[in-house]
Amino acid sequence: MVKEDQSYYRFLKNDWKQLAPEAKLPLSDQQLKAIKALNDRISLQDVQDIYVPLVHMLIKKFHSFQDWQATKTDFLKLPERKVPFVIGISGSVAVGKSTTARLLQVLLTHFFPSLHSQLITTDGFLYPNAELKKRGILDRKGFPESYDMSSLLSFMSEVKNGKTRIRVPLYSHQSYDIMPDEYETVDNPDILIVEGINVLQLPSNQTIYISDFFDWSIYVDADPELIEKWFLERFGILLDTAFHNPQDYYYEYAQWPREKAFEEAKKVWKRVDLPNLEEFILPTRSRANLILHKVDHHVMDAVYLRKY
Ligand SMILES: Nc1ncnc2c1ncn2[C@@H]1O[C@H](COP(=O)(O)OP(=O)(O)O)[C@@H](O)[C@H]1O
Ligand SMILES: CC(C)(COP(=O)(O)O)[C@@H](O)C(=O)NCCC(=O)O
Repeated sequence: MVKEDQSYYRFLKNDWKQLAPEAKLPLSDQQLKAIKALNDRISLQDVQDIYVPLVHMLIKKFHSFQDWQATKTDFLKLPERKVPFVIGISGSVAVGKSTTARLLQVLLTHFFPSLHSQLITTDGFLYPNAELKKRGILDRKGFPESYDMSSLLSFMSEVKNGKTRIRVPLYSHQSYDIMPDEYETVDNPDILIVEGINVLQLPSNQTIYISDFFDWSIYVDADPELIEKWFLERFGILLDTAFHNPQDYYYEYAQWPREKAFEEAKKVWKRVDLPNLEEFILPTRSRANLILHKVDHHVMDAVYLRKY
C-alpha cells in the first residue's frame, strides 16, 4: 500500500516495482558485465525492481524539462540552446552514492543510448590536504568548510550555461587527496549526475544552494549503524588495495594488525563522518525529490517520492 505524509509518498518495493512494467531486464551480457564490474555485490533484483522504474521516471522528467526549455526559448524569441539536465545525489559518506550514480548512468545508457550522460563527484572540490592543513581543518574533511564551494557553484553555473570542456579536479580515495594535474572533462552532456555529501547544503557565505542548479535530487538513506558497517567494509577493501603500494594513503594501516587498523577506522567514523552525517548531511534529506532507503546488504526496501 502506498502511504503518504505531508511531503512524501512512500512506495514499498512491491508497489514501486510495478511502475514500469514495460521496461524489463535482462540487460545484455555487456550491460550485466558493466554493472558487475562496478560492483559485483549489487543485487540484480534491486536493479530491476527499483532502478529500472526510477530511470524511466527520470526520463519522463527529462523530456518535460526539454519541452519547457523549448517552450521558454520560443516564447522569449531566443535562440534554442542545449541545457544539461542535472541530477544531484546526496547521502552519508559510504552510503553508496557513487555506486548509485554509476548504476543510474549505466542504465540510462542502456535504455536511452542516444543520450549523453556524464557523472562527477563533488569530492573533486575538496581543498587539497595541504590547503586543509594550512587552514587547520584536516580533520574536518567532508565538513562544509573543507570544500571550495564557490568553485563548485561556478562549475554548476558553467554547466547550465552550456559551456563545453569544463575541467573538474579529481579526488582519490587511495591517495586520500586531490590528484595534482588530473581532471575530468564535462562536455555539455544531455544529463549530468552530480554526486556528493554536500549537494543539498547551503554553502556558507553564499546565497544560493548547489541544488538550485538541479532538475532532480536523490538522497540515499540508511540506518547510521549500517552505514558504519559499509564504511568499515570499504576501509577493508582500501587496505587490501594498499597492501603492496607504499604510495597509497592506507599502506601504513595495511601493515598494522588488521584489528588495530579497524579500531582506527572506527574512531574516524565516530569522530568525523558520523557527526558530519548528523549535523550537516541528514538535515538536508527533506530537500530531496526522492529518497532511496536501504537496509542490510544495500538492499532497497522503500522509495519516498516528494508529492510536489
Ligand atoms: N548497491 C550496492 N550493493 C553492494 N555494495 C554496495 C552497493 N552500493 C555501495 N556498495 C558498497 O558500499 C561501500 C560504499 O559505497 P560507495 O558507493 O563508495 O559510497 P559513497 O559514494 O556514498 O561513499 C563500497 O564498499 C561499495 O562497494
Ligand atoms: C572524501 C570524503 C569526504 C567523501 O566521501 P564519499 O562520499 O566519497 O565517501 C570521505 O570519504 C572522507 O574522506 N571523509 C573524511 C574522514 C574519513 O577518512 O572517512
